[in-house]
Amino acid sequence: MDAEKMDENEWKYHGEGNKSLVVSHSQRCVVLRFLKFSPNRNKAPEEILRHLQNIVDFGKHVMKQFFGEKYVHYGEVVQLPLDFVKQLCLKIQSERPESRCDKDLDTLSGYAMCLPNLTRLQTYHFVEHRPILCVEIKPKCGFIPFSSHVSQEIKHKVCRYCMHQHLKVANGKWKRLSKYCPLDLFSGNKQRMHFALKSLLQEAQNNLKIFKNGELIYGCKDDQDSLSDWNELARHLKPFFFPANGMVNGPHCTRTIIKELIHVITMTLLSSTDACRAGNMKTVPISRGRSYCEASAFSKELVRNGKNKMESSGLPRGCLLYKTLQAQMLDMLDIEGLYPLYNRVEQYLEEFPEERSTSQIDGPYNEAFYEKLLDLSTEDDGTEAFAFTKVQQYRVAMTAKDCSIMISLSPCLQDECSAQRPVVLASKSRFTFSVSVLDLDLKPYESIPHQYKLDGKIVNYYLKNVQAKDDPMMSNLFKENEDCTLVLHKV
Ligand SMILES: O=P(O)(O)O[C@@H]1[C@@H](OP(=O)(O)O)[C@H](OP(=O)(O)O)[C@H](O)[C@H](OP(=O)(O)O)[C@H]1OP(=O)(O)O
Ligand SMILES: Nc1ncnc2c1ncn2[C@@H]1O[C@H](COP(=O)(O)OP(=O)(O)OP(=O)(O)O)[C@@H](O)[C@H]1O
Repeated sequence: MDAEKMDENEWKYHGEGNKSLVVSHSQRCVVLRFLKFSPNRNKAPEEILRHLQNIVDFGKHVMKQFFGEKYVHYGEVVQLPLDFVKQLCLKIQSERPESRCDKDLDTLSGYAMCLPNLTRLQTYHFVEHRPILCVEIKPKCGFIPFSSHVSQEIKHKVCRYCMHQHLKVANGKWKRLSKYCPLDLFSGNKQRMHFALKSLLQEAQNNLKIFKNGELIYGCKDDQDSLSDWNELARHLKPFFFPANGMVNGPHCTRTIIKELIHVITMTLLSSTDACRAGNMKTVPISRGRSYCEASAFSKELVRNGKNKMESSGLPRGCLLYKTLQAQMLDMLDIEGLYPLYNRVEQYLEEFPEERSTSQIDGPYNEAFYEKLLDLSTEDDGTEAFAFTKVQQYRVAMTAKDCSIMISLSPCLQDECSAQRPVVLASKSRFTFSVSVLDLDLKPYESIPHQYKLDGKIVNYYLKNVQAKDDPMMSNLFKENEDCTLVLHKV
């Protein structure tokens, strides 16, 4: 990128989360990702540079090992003219959702990350001008804690996402409860995955977005403003799935197209397109936790239909969902088991502040940092070393619980498909595809006390306001399923 020739008119607003804002280039397949801060909380440029470099290093040396080379795009840090950043900030301000404007884009440091635009990225970087469809999913935590430190039985039955939904609706973050349950998506069972994806399409919240040729066509623009008209979505998707245009319009057509989309997403999510280092190591123990969540609408429906056997096919070892789940499961102790260890680290650092840098809490996130993550012992020997390792593993797990998966699909003809390019088939069309993972910023050490408090809030709210009102017959029916285990392949 030529910093001298930066022109804000070539960039447009693309999207943002809680911590960063992304703009995309109108011609080239790249994005710039800027940090955001609360007003008057701007940091020194050197600090921002270090923070961004840490993000890149963490992707390059740590997450790439967990997910595999092809799935992770860590990008690079770029320095931009301050004038360009200021003009860009003014240009995009009106497009930002109101709910995200509590934080401002960093216009003072001039640093940002430059990444491939994953909504337009073509498989194997071919410069092509064919249409491209992209589905972004933020799957959240896909397992139920199995740790013996968990103090409330409900946490062994209902997943955090499903419990958190109730608190979010009560707080006004979302208007309606979602029927999506991450355990269904991570089950590897096609029927359950279909249900999970359909639920995401019904209530996207911040867990699903769909882009066509790089433009958002479905999902949340803002908490108040979500694009969720299935007929409109089907209209966008029709040329991708029924290129010959042989179908009539109407609700039947919409349903058929949505089904095709769900099928294709499921197949790409189950595909294994990359190997990774961590895949050959014993990173995750076979879980003793459940493979389903009692609150999932799918589970409830099964029980209602008199079926009490929950299918859990397990995920193929090489697929991105499997790898995401493995990284998430580095949280072996649950926040309840981790919090006392965090306090041990805190006490130690108070006594020996100089140890903060040797412990790599604030980086560098290099090969040595990765190696230390591989110690999976859960036996606490009372040492600081044990506490440090578990704290760092927890931070990595939290990162994997909050990352997003991006699936890009490009239509191809039968004779175009080669052995190197993965292909997914729909009824009347075929696509080359790529799967990537994004938002792999290591969660801050300082957020651990917040996690601990939030966990308590989520569980207490659920126990008081939801479970107490639940049909007791339902929980009796579930008891028959209780010894169901999460089946993971041994690595
Ligand atoms: O705690 P959660 O599960 O609500 O996750 C937060 C996300 O909320 P969600 O539930 O996905 O709507 C939250 O997403 P939103 O801002 O709500 O879109 C952030 O991703 C937040 O991460 P960070 O503090 O910006 O690094 C996330 O915080 P972390 O817990 O990952 O730190
Ligand atoms: N490389 C990329 N290519 C295309 N789009 C991207 C890319 N990186 C981010 N985005 C888009 O920008 C949005 C915000 O980015 P990101 O999730 O990294 O923000 P964040 O503030 O770190 O998120 P969070 O709220 O989880 O902390 C994403 O949801 C995605 O739609």
